[in-house]
Amino acid sequence: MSRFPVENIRNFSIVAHVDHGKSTLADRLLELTGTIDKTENNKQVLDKLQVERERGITVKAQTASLFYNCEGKQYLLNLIDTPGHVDFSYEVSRSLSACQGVLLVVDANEGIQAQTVANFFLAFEAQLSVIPVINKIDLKNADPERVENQIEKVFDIPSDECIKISAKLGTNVESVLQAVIERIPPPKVHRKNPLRALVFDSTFDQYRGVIANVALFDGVVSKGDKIVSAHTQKTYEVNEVGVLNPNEQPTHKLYAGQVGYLIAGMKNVIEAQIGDTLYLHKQPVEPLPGFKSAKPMVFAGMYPVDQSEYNNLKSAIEKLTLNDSSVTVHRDSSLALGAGWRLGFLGLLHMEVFNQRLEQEYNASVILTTPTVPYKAVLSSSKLIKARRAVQKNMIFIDQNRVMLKYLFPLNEIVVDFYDSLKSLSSGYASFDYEDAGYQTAELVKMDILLNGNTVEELVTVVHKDKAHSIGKAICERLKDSLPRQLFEIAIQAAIGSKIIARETLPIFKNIFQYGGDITRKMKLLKRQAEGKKKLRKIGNVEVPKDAFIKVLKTRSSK
Ligand SMILES: Nc1nc2c(ncn2[C@@H]2O[C@H](COP(=O)(O)OP(=O)(O)OP(=O)(O)O)[C@@H](O)[C@H]2O)c(=O)[nH]1
Repeated sequence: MSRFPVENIRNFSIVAHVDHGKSTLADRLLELTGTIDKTENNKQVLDKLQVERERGITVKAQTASLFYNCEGKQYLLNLIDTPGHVDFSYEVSRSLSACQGVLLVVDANEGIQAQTVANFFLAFEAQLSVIPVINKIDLKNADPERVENQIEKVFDIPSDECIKISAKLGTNVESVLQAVIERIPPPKVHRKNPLRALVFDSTFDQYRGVIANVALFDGVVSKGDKIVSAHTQKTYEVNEVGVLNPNEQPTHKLYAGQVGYLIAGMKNVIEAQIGDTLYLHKQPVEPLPGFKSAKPMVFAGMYPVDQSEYNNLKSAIEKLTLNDSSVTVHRDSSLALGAGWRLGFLGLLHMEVFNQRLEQEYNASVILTTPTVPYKAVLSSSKLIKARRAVQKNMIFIDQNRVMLKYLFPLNEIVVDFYDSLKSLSSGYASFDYEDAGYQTAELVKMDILLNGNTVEELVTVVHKDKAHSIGKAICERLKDSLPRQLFEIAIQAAIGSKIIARETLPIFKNIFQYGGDITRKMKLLKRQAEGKKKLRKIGNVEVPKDAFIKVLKTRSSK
């Protein structure tokens, strides 16, 4: 790694609105620099998680070191691919701390969207160089000139600085690398100073312990060095350092300006804080500023399906939150569900992805309660001020066809169903982003969902008074669709206090043997039923499959 003087290093991120082509551009950059072989199969190479491949979205920022020859010089380009969805913007802001520039990718057909604006400002505030890249110029409806004008108008970046490419076909991608070298400055670091390494991400490996992703701001770190964590003041010996290429490739040393990974025998996830500074044992330094902690927007209870799994689930949650430090965890318990946790997420998609990762990467089986947003309740009989509806704050025309509107919304209205309604109302053209604007007073009620008179703890929610009826009705209808019929009729009700505001009735179950037919089919059905029983939860005498809760939440987001 000593071959790369600081002036030959560029650290940059790819940021964009969801689906504008970041991961596809990353694939092409990896191919062009020979980091991976060029084959038809290179699709989202940096999206390594199963959940990313299944959903086709990036949820985790990934680092890759690329080696690139340009005019006789060898450059080290450290690329960080980041997620586009608003729920994962914490990944983006952390990644930017290790960079001096960004490629701001914009779809040539869709133009500037909400997260394009949000990501631009993240980069702008961090004083990074921004290279606008207009992607998908191969599309039939592509209009790169219109997008160029938008970029100039909204971001004040001269239109001739835009690079027009097709990441899919590889058209003009080489000019992106040229621009990275010409327009992004090398990191401002000092190799002669004592080591200062920022831990900007980390993962837990069952065999090797914590693997920390580090950006070196000063000095050098070598295998065998004794290092100290500024956060815990514990000392460790470095067992391995290396670069991600894109898989781990050990090197003996890492130098200031470089980005890589470090393994130092941290066995406990609490020891490896994202934002921590690592320094050499006898050379203490002023720690780097680290990161603002993420602000959770959506809260849900999480419980093991079987209480005997509590400790395993605890350890799985700890390991996964190491890799996703934006999730907050507090112990909680419920009469019906036993001991568990109250987790805070950045949005509903984030909650779903975290749940899926727990199941896929840690084989955990959990019950999630209805997501809620935080409220501050004043328990008094005084008059409450009328709930505020959305209030328009401002309106900016991006071009003839596009307008950017700013509103003040109750958070609950956006996390639950706003995004889907906006997408369907605008036939997919509108996009949105949000940030916290503090607490407002509102008329809220607690709504219970009852099955044959017994409260379903997982579905207790706080809703706006005016919406209680429609939300209660939707939940009852969906619960009716998701519950299996049983040997007796089931009353599904939504209630505020003792007042029932909606009701559905699930009719009685008819036994499969009444229909006669093929015996192997019956056996299969019985087997499936027996397997399903393992995942049931009993509320009174009613059996509820675990996934019924999730299905109910999904209806709420599509209503
Ligand atoms: N026609 C065309 N399609 C492209 C191009 N680049 C990407 N795509 C397609 O656009 C879709 C989204 O691409 P991704 O690279 O996954 O987008 P992303 O920005 O990484 O998405 P997230 O990580 O989920 O935010 C995929 O179906 C790509 O095949 C391009 O240049 N032309």
